Amino acid sequence: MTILDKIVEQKKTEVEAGKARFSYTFLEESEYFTRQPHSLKEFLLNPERTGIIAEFKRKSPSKGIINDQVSVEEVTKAYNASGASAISVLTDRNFFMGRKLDLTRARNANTDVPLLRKDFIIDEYQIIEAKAVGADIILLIAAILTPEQIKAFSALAKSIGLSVLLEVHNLEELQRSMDPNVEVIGVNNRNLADFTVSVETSFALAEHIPSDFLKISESAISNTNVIKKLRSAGFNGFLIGENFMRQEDPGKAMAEFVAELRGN
Ligand SMILES: O=P(O)(O)OC[C@@H](O)[C@@H](O)c1c[nH]c2ccccc12
Repeated sequence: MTILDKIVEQKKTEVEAGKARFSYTFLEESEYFTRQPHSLKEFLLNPERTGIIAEFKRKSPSKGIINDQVSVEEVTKAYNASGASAISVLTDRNFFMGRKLDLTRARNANTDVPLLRKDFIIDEYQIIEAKAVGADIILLIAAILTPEQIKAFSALAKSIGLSVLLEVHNLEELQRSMDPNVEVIGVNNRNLADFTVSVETSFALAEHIPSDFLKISESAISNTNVIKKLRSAGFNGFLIGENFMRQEDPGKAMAEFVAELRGN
């Protein structure tokens, strides 16, 4: 059993427990349910932003504790001030030490930037929940979903105004998962089954992603030169977690990174 299999098993239990506690009706009564979400595409294309999707991640199965000392409000506000095109907040508790409340806290601290609910979505309930806690974007991971699920989940997300980031790791996943309700495709440089990382994954898949999708490169990005190369290969966005979070002040780390990126 890979770590990804374990996460999905645990998610099934979590989703059933969630459904038993909070009905769809209850979720739809959330104050966030009526807000108009921000569009990921729009923010990625805004030249005043950096293309960076900065992530708030305390812990991961591959790295253990990365940083559990910082405040989600302070870090996400600093990410936003440095020109993040979106902010990713891990909401998985068991493997990433996140909470849905972290997303809501980030929402209340930042009204003007899209927020990605970073979790393992396997059920429509989690999409409704994402909107109810204040998210603008959901992640759909091709490795754990069938093409039928991707179709249904992206249509549901679109119908409630949420953007979708569709994550793929290889050509087979890409080719079976592309869907017209998806605007943005992320290539994960980390193999979620065995944790190996290589930015080459992004360069290799870039040419296979049709030009009507925006492209994001995700994971293991730790210097500004890589971003320049990814931009040349046609990438519009860059999902960065650990490189900022492992610093004592992740917001400052992003500010310095962006200064270097703009200076170069
Ligand atoms: O911390 P990194 O190497 O910069 O990676 C960030 C992000 O891409 C990574 O956290 C991630 C990508 N896809 C995921 C799916 C689930 C959980 C986490 C992830």
